Amino acid sequence: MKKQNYLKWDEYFMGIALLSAERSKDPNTSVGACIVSEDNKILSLGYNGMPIGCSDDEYPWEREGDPLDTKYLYVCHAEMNAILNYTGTNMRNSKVYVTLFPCNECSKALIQKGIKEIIYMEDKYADQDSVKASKRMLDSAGVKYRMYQPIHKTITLSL
Ligand SMILES: O=c1ccn([C@H]2C[C@H](O)[C@@H](COP(=O)(O)O)O2)c(=O)[nH]1
Ligand SMILES: [Zn+2]
Repeated sequence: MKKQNYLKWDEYFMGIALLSAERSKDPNTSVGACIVSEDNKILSLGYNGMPIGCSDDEYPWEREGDPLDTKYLYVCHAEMNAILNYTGTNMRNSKVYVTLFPCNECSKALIQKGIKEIIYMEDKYADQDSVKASKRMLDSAGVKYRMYQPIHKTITLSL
């Protein structure tokens, strides 16, 4: 009889998004994204981080203060990085697994790339205008979104 406790697709791809988030240097919110084709092939991965050439040690990670001294003007979002990291030609009808609900800017890019479904883990900024605007655009564009249903499975990786 086959093994029973294998990872289901959602667990597998959200697990990879979570692992990708572990690459982030953001001390407050690490975000990971995994773009997956209609036939369950991984197309691209991303996490939130500073642009190439912008040192993680020199650019700010602060959340408050002079905007020029906060991370927000510099950090590349995980979904945006996953889109930009894609080396193929077509991600239409794909889905994206993300650890945080996409902001309005990421949703614009996801819509334009033809992504049809968002599976997210956390929606902690649901009250912010950026997420309200994001959902408005996703609804208009017919992009489905659903919260990942955790199964409280623990996977230990010994590295
Ligand atoms: O769509 C999104 C929205 C946000 N992020 C990143 C950008 C920042 O690095 C963090 C949010 O930091 P807070 O301290 O929680 O404000 O998340 C993203 O990757 N994708
Ligand atoms: Zn974003």
